[in-house]
Amino acid sequence: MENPQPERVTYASMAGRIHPQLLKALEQMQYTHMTPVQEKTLHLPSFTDDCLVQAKTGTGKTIAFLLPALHTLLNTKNLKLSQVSLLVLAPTRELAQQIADECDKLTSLCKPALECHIAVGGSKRAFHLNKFLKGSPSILVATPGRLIDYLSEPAAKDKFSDLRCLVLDEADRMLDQGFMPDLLRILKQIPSKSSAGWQGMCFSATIPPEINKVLHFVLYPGHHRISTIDENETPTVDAIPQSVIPVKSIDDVLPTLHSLLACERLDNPSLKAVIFSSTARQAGLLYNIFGFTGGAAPGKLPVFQMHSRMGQASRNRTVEEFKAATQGLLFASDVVGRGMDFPDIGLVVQIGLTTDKDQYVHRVGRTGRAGKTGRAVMIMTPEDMPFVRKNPQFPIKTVEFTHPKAATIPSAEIIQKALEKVPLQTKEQAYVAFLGFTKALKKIHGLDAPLVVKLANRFSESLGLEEPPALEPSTVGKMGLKGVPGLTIKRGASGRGAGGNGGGNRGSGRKQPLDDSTPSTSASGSRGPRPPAGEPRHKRPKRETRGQGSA
Ligand SMILES: Nc1ncnc2c1ncn2[C@@H]1O[C@H](COP(=O)(O)OP(=O)(O)OP(=O)(O)O)[C@@H](O)[C@H]1O
Repeated sequence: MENPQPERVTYASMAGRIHPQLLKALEQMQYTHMTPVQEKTLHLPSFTDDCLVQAKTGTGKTIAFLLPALHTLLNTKNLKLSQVSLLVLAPTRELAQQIADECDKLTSLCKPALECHIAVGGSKRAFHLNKFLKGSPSILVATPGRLIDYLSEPAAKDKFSDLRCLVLDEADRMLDQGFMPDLLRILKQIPSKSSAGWQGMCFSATIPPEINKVLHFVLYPGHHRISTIDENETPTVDAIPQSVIPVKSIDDVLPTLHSLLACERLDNPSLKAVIFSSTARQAGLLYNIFGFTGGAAPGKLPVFQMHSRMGQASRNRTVEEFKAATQGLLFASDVVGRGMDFPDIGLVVQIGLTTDKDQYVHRVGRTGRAGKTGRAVMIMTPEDMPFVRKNPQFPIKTVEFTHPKAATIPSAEIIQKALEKVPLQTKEQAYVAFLGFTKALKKIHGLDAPLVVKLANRFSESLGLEEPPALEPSTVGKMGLKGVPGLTIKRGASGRGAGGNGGGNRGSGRKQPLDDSTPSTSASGSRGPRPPAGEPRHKRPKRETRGQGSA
């Protein structure tokens, strides 16, 4: 952590209170001073107390839960090394791996060695399970799905009989409606808290009040509550200036993003930035586009993508490469929105609707970590802007994008040329994802279904598509958009129109009439929304045979 405050407590001063092997490892890691959250957690009456801990992003919460838990393990007489004593749950595979890596560093000098195992989806199940069963997994870091899978094996379940401590990292996420059913299944399989008395620790940068109702599943009543954030303080890191660039419409998003990145790059030749999109498909699309612009030309930057549509091996590789990179652009979905610690991110950009304020806090928190500085920028269409108005707690400045060199960079042209090279299917998939995502958020953002379709169709136009990609009737049904005007529906029992090639053949669809029983229009008569009079029609991009954009 840069510039440790002189008044911060040193780890050296904890000699005799923290196990010497851990203190030695901290020294090797060059962690000389405690961060505030580490100091508060390590000064609880006992290292084995239950606690709910909130501290801003990038302030060292991982060490704050690992240290007391590992100290307890090392001080346990007759610790059964072959049993899981410490179980850490995290919402994503990459975060689980990162926690395990940090744990390995902390225990690197421990004798006897403490093994930290990992159980995450997408990895070789048989290999890891076998290693887990045969090894001494005193520590297990897991994502819920794979852990449930392990627990269905009696031999694996037996390994939890001596559980001492359960940590929920990103606790509010682990206790939300998405993960709660999984967590309850896990809690049914491991020894009960009331009989085994294991310690519970919950950590996050955001602790919404809703989680109070479910904390009793992992924490005793009367648990300690720690927060390093004052009640009236903004939950984001002070050293991260936040701004929003409003754009007139979705057509302006990509050129503005290009301009922003290119100008940033001029000011900072080793720019390292994360660009968050609302969907995995959109993250993939941006990666393609910016691959074809040469990073953010002028000047080349390596581009990376990270989202759930990638295989686990590529995801792992990307994390490793982007952690090591000194510069580059990572186009990402929320798989790296929480917890991920990529060193030296100087800029976080968010485009598209943001689902909630906590997601915003975590995304912004990918920069300005460990005492460093960074900047967070949103590019927002008028439909996205209510987020800023509804969340005055964030110091978000509305700014017009200006830069002395901006006029010299033909961003609109560069983006248009890049778009022509992006595979048609990539754009079509991004359209479908955009439609589904916007539909899912329509209530929160006060949009009605026709407006959702209109926005998605504007998105399609902004990608240079002549008409909105044709959708399977079942997809439209699932999205609850049946009968909404402006959609193009695929015809025929096969779900494909004449000549359907999986790429959404332009002639295969028909615009869905208000009354879906109206006979279909002729293929040649179907067209998406037309640009307003006087505006040029977007050209249909050529189908590109190249694969993914260069990285
Ligand atoms: N005492 C310390 N001294 C110096 N660096 C530290 C210290 N503790 C942690 N760090 C570093 O600070 C960075 C952020 O730590 P960590 O990932 O644990 O943050 P976090 O609070 O969990 O963030 P998030 O809320 O995003 O999950 C890491 O690079 C870590 O190595």
